[in-house]
Amino acid sequence: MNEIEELDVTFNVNNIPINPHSLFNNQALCQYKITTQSSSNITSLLTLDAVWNVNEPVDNKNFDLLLNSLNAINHNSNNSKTWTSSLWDQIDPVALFKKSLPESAECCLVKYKGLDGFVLDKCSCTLEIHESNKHRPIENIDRQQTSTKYLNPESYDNQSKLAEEQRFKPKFNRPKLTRTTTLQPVINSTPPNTETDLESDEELKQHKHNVAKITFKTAKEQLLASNPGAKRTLGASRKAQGKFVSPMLGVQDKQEQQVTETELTDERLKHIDPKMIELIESEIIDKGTPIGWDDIAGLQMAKSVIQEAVVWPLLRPDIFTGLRRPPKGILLFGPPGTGKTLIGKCVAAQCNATFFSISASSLTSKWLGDGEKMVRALFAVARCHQPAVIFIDEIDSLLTQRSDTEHEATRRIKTEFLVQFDGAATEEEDRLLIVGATNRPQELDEAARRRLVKRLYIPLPDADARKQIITNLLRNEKHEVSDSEAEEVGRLCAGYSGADVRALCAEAAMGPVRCVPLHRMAAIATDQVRPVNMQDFRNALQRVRPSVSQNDLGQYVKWNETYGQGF
Ligand SMILES: Nc1ncnc2c1ncn2[C@@H]1O[C@H](COP(=O)(O)OP(=O)(O)OP(=O)(O)O)[C@@H](O)[C@H]1O
Repeated sequence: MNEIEELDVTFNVNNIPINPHSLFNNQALCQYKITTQSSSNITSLLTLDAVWNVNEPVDNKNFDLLLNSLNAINHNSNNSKTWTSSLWDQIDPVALFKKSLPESAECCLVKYKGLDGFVLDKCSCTLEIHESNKHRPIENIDRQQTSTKYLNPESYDNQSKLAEEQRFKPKFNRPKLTRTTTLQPVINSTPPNTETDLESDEELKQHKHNVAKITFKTAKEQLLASNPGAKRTLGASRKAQGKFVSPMLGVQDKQEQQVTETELTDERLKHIDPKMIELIESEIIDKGTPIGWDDIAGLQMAKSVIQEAVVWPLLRPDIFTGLRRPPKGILLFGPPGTGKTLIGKCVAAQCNATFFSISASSLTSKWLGDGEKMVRALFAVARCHQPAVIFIDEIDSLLTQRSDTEHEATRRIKTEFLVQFDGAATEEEDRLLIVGATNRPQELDEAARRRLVKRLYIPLPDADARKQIITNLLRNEKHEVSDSEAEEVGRLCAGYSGADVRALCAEAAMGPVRCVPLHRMAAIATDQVRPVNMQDFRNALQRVRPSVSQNDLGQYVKWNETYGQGF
């Protein structure tokens, strides 16, 4: 439905037909109709806006209509909620009504709870309405005797006109329009007075042309008007594999743009959708703070295996050739929150590699349909950023055991992944490592198991590791927890994962804040908050419980004995 049709709808409120057109004066309505027919939504809104400014406040003729309509509408509050589109918003009669009233009437609107209860004969404001009209029903009020100052545009004095002109701010750099003594509509050419005047084709055409000329600007014209130094073409130099080139880019941005474009013109990315490349660069490449081995508490054996099997070969590919060639992929399995992602990040940081982190479930849900393209793009971009580590969290959901009930799209992603996996690091100089992490190793497809040659069990941290996590986390906090107390906390939280220990420390750190009386919270200086102490940890131990059950642990141990890398 176009806008004008939408406006032509008449509401039946309490059996009284109400057409929103009745809220305009004739001139405004006529002009509005033409613009909605002749130009874009934006143009018509701009014109409407200008028309409103010019015709404000509403003139005598439609004041009756307005009040009657409003009273009817407001007796039926359900219907008054039907203004939905932006055009409806513009002609919301409540807004129009408020515009038409002098400010002094506001208090009555408040007193009678908005327009619902508002009727002129109850109004106790000092409205400039003639006394004799005040107690007459609305229908009978002689409008000639109501406040001409507010209701009759003819009677505007010069000061009001000036104030009006101040308010009238053309949008989109429209030419400043000169106002004559009587309030003229926004368009320069003399607008026809009535709808019938416009029926002559010639006039209608001319009028449409004028409206369009004044209110419409193309995006390019708009851009050049607001930024004369801007690039004069919109994305004309864009290449097939190139990103969108913003015409607003400054010199520095342009240099960065060139660098990225060079990357994107890489042969290996020739058949990859540029949108996917951008998505990978922005969402999947992890640019967080680099992780060192010391940031990972415990897990000594896992760390040394990874160092030998992965880090050194990535650093010295010349030595690790032939039989010493590193595995293409490793699997980290174990209970949740034990540092598998940390290890992946650490490997990338140690090898100065780019870290790509993606969750397999997002491949099969977020990008379902595009999942296989995404996998292809991921490996292609990773090849361009070598050395690279592709970390795939929840790899079990991508490489599950095949079944008849498997979704077709999931099967295709899985196949593409295995194809890419086999193709990865086939060249001597390729330095690409796939790190898969899972909490459910038993659900892995055997094809995947075979490819992830090194399968490392990442267990729950032992007491020493827990103490180290606590000490590391307290390093940046104001605390008075001694070394022996940290050791005691480490012992007390047996069965906690690394993530649980972190949650415990976060809970303990809230202790000092909870001691601050509520009324002081807003103003208290940071150094007046007391340090974290052992009591805070004792309290926290009551609240934070371990998240991994002993039953689950048994499964990991069993799987590790069967398929894990013994160390
Ligand atoms: N060994 C550890 N050393 C230091 N911090 C750890 C360790 N294990 C876990 N953490 C803490 O727990 C948080 C979560 O760890 P991480 O995300 O690496 O676990 P995950 O094994 O990948 O978990 P999930 O299986 O749920 O993805 C880390 O940010 C870190 O603060």
